[in-house]
Amino acid sequence: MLPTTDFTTTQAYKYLTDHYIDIVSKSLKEMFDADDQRFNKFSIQFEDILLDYSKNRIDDETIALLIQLAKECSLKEAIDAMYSGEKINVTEGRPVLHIALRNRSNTPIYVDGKDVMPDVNKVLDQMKAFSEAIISGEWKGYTGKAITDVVNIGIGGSDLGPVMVTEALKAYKNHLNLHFVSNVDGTHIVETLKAVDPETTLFLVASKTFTTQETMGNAHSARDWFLASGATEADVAKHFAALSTNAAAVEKFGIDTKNMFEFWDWVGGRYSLWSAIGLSIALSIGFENFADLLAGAHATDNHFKSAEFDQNIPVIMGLIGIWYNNFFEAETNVILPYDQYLHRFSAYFQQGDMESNGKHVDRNGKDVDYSTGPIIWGEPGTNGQHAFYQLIHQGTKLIPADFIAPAQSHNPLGEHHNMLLSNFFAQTEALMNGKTEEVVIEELKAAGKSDEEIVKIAPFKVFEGNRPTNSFLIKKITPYTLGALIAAYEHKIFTQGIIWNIYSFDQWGVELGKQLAGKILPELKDNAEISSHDSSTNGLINQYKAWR
Ligand SMILES: O=P(O)(O)OC[C@H]1O[C@](O)(CO)[C@@H](O)[C@@H]1O
Repeated sequence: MLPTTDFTTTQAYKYLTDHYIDIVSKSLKEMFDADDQRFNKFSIQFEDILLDYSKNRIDDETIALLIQLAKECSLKEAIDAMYSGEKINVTEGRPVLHIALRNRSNTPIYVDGKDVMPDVNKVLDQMKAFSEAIISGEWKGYTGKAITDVVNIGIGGSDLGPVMVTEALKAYKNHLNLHFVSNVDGTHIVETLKAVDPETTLFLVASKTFTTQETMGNAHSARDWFLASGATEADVAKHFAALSTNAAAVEKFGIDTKNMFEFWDWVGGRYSLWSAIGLSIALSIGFENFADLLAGAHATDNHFKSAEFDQNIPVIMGLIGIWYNNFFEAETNVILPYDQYLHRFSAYFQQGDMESNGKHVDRNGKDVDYSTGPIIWGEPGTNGQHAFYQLIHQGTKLIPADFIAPAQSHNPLGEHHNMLLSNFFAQTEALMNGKTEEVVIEELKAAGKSDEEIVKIAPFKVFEGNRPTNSFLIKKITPYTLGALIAAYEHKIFTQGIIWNIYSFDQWGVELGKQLAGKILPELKDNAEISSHDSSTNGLINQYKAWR
């Protein structure tokens, strides 16, 4: 059972409310000037990941009170409940066990009295054998040629994780060309099919439920295209595999269940890259690297479960996020990877975080009267610097930012990596310190500006600073460190969901739109005028029919 404490009724919350008044008037610069141990105190190194959280608007008392808050909200008990296979996804009646998918130590994890590890390992063995046969060329297509291209057809968690990881680990990629089709817009599948050859293409139909409209639509179009090339129904088995929990639907679609890679309803869609949904990752970088990704995540799982809260990266990330979300009333959290390979990292955690914690009903079934999950966004630096950093530096909103960078580049080209990292370091420093009016005036004087010009221009060049950042410095982005980093963000989401007293592992909020689309689709079949909706929806549908 998960706790159901309203965190706003805890002692810690009351203390934090008072403490906020004290902290809000302090500047980060002052706090650094007053304490030369700040970096040592507020940073955690876990294996090859360093989290520096010292550039946050916190002091010792803040951290102590946030940890008290976590304790009063029974975070430890909640972690234990997840790890022991309790059905903590209450509204769907399921355990939450992505940790079992990467449980490389193989300790038993029980669901309804049955250890899930033998089944997890069986599917991993199947993925290993299959990926090795495809990569080596031993597996042949219907005309006897080896596979050259893999098209993953999936959406949401059945797409974003594999896309993000295969991009992040491109440096480990083999000869196979990977393609991802997610959007139901015909353009996505049509443009992808233009680039591949039916004789040498493997389609992975990735869908937990195997009922998702977009994925099924794209999978049917891919199969039609494949059959139109001269292949027969019997050839489908050599070119289509399914990654799913729904064997009956896979069979109905016409995919041989021998080519089905199973996972289980205790794997949430947005936590599924570690499951059979990761087959495209294993194909792209080889099974051993996929296993390293799992091992990195497993290391973080152990860290999250056993490290004291003040040394626990996901717990600290979660608590700092709550500090800004619920006391500073920050609405968003930007994720800024200084690594081109991580260019889909923020997009991945948009689903991970917002589908998990975008909830307004608490675990007692009551509306909350506090803010829950933040808006997650971001782009790789330094591109973001030339796009939206203006608002982060000088806008009116407080935007807590996560900076992520590797110390070692996979492409050490001249001065590029130093240039990249100089921006990483400079931005967090600039956001923290800002630039005072005095300094601006000095600079303008030195540049030979007149007093009149200085008065006119100076206010626009001042930076308030005091803008908080976390910095993740990672030795190198490898399968192992990437796995560890992703798992840290996953457990941050868990930590926050527990404290906000919401269910993080369902996603009822995506259902209404799906339901209404199902009602509207038949109305689009002919040109009859529609009057069954509100005037706006009717007007749009009727204009669509007039123009199409
Ligand atoms: O894997 P499936 O069942 O096709 O679902 C895809 C995605 O759809 C959702 O259920 C809702 O958008 C996500 O949680 C999930 O990742």
